[in-house]
Amino acid sequence: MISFLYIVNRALSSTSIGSSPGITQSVLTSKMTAPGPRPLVLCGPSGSGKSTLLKRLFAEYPNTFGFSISHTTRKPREGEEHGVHYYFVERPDMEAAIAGDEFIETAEFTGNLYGTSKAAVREIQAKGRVCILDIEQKGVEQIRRTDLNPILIFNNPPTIKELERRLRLRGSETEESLNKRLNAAQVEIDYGLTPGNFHKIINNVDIDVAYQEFRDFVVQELKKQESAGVTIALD
Ligand SMILES: Nc1ncnc2c1ncn2[C@@H]1O[C@H](COP(=O)(O)OP(=O)(O)OP(=O)(O)O)[C@@H](O)[C@H]1O
Repeated sequence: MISFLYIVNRALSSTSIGSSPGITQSVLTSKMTAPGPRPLVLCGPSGSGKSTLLKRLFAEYPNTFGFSISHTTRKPREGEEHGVHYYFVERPDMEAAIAGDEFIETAEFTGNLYGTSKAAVREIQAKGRVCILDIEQKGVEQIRRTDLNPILIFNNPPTIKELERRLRLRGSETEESLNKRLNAAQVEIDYGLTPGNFHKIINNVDIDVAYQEFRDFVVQELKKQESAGVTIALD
């Protein structure tokens, strides 16, 4: 059954106009059971260490995971390819798809829309890979309402002070963007620690301990799915 749905889903995706999954075939694809491994959501305040955990996970399991390709209405930059770096789409098409509930999360930056579509996640699942989603609270709330059945993990920093220290050390922020991130952090933590919102909370104090807990939980979840008949490349 899984392989039948896989083939049908792939066939539908490949008929999408402009090879942009979800934009034209959403009504059909969104009603299907998602094939392949469950997506993995890692959520947590900026600076809590999500990218650090993911980088280690990819290094240890280079063939197991994948990132979905985002959609954007901005024009491609030199060297950027449609379907590789982004799905480059026209604004009216993307707005219609958003209205049609095809996106898990969207954001607008400097006059352009960006977003993660449900179909883009299914593309990764169809390859037998675990789709990683590094998304914010709004995206988590939205994905919970889909049939994508994600594994939800919250990366919890020890304190806001420690977040500030990590972000300052990273050196990536202006004073303004730093304050914005820190101001948002407490609400995100409250949401993350609310029982029932996540399957697993990683208390990210020491990075080595946190990574081990994260990796062990993920591997255990993937093995459960394998036992249930889902094919996952765990290497
Ligand atoms: N447990 C930890 N202890 C100390 N420093 C850490 C820890 N985890 C991550 N860091 C450092 O903190 C900084 C922020 O980590 P990282 O970039 O992984 O956070 P993030 O959650 O992905 O942030 P953003 O959402 O802004 O991308 C990095 O410089 C990283 O090396």
